[in-house]
Amino acid sequence: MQINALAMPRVFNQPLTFNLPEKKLTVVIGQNGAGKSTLLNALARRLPEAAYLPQKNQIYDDMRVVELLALGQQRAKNAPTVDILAALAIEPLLSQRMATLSGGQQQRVWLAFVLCQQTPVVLLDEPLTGLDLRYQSRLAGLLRSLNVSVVMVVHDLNYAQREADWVWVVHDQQLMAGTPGDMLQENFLSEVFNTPIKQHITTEGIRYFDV
Ligand SMILES: Nc1ncnc2c1ncn2[C@@H]1O[C@H](COP(=O)(O)OP(=O)(O)OP(=O)(O)O)[C@@H](O)[C@H]1O
Repeated sequence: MQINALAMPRVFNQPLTFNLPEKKLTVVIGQNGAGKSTLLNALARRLPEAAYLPQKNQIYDDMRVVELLALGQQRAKNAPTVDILAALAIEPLLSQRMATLSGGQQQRVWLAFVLCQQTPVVLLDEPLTGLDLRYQSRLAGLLRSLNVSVVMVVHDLNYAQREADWVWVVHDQQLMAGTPGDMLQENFLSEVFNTPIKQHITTEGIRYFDV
């Protein structure tokens, strides 16, 4: 999907024109303050067909989980083909109020709220926040099974390497795009994050980054 002339003067010195890959998992990386949230927010405003999970969500402390999810489901046109609530283990939380949940439980509910809207585009700003490793991994599987276009901001380069189909790097007032193999290179990443980043390969051939 082509995005034309997206203006974000606070961060990018000129409007951006770029492709948002369809039915792929695009991971956005970049330094703190580079402009990743600004980009996702601008995309959310440009694309009415997108569901958007901001980095900081509004607080609905008094609302029960079941009520919040009903709000999200109002937007869905069809019955879900994937059991989102089961994947995120929401059932035991349904009758609880948001204020009584842990940070990771709240994040799982917010993810369910966004995904149950069944939109063709999903924009997730730091969705891994608070999720333990099991749910981080489950989330990637769930997003794939939904077969939608996903743009997600993450800080974990190893997650990006494992899960991304396509990578956007926000750096120096520019948006750069490429395959994980092209973008997740130690020299380039060291420049982007302004710190030495090393890539290692285990004897099993698994590649991982550390600083
Ligand atoms: N509401 C705001 N008003 C003014 N400036 C803002 C506002 N929100 C963000 N900024 C500035 O815009 C720039 C980009 O911020 P943004 O939140 O998009 O960065 P980010 O890449 O998502 O960072 P992080 O990794 O820390 O979440 C930063 O310099 C930030 O200070």
